[in-house]
Amino acid sequence: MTLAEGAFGRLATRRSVSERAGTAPEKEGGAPAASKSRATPGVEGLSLAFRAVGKSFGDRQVLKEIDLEIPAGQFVAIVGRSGGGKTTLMRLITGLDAPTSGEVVIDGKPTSGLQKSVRLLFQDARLLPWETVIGNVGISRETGWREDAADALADVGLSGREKDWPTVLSGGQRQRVSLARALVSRPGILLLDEPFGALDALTRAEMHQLTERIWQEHGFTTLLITHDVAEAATLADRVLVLRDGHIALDLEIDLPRPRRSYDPAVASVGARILREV
Ligand SMILES: Nc1ncnc2c1ncn2[C@@H]1O[C@H](COP(=O)(O)OP(=O)(O)OP(=O)(O)O)[C@@H](O)[C@H]1O
Repeated sequence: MTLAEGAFGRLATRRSVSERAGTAPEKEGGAPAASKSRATPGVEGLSLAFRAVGKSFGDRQVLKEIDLEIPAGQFVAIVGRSGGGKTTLMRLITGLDAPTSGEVVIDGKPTSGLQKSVRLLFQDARLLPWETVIGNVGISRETGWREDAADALADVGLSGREKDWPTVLSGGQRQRVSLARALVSRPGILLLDEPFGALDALTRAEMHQLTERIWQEHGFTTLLITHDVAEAATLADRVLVLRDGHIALDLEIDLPRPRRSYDPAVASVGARILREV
């Protein structure tokens, strides 16, 4: 089903990868992204910047003076060792935590407090067991929620499952519901904190394809935390390696899509990332 045919089409804008928004800074491994060419206010990806952002917990400095510019619509993977500060970085973007120093800037504006334009998905789909699938997706209960939720479920391939309870869904289906719940709020920035970590290899590959399609169609800026360098190389425009509180590698991946993790060029990028983790 194409987006134009799809029920979710009225919420989304369609675009090809080559039309992707923003002008990326010249970095190792690739040319700047194509210039911006988008329409439909309210569903645009938003640019994101870190300006000398530091974060400490007590005397432990987890993030140190991070400077980062992410153009609207870019798909960025964040890789790093456990405890390296990846989730902390995402929590600063959502506004769940505040930086100790510096500022997080979304769409050109310094942020403070919870950011409505940002949605965060976790490894655990975090569905409410007392709500049906459609109730979980339309949890905001804003006007027109039922139609929006049904549209979003169609977009993630779960039409017909509206009245099911979360307990009867597989892990991959629960993640699809979680993604649909994020879509109804029309995020400008989507944060994915190891969402595929608990899935089997086949379901994981399906979720990669779904995530890539949804990102291409909706155009939100996407940040994916992963421990899997092949996943990063397959999905991202750009990979950041977070090490000792700094960005140790900022690598653009200028390979055609769709990619396969076993393609030699993709595998070679994965190996390059692994050397820096
Ligand atoms: N609220 C908190 N209070 C105190 N320390 C914290 C808090 N949140 C995170 N930390 C510490 O900050 C460090 C970075 O944690 P974070 O969860 O960001 O790492 P991570 O890279 O996401 O790790 P993982 O890959 O294992 O999920 C860890 O040492 C963690 O214990």
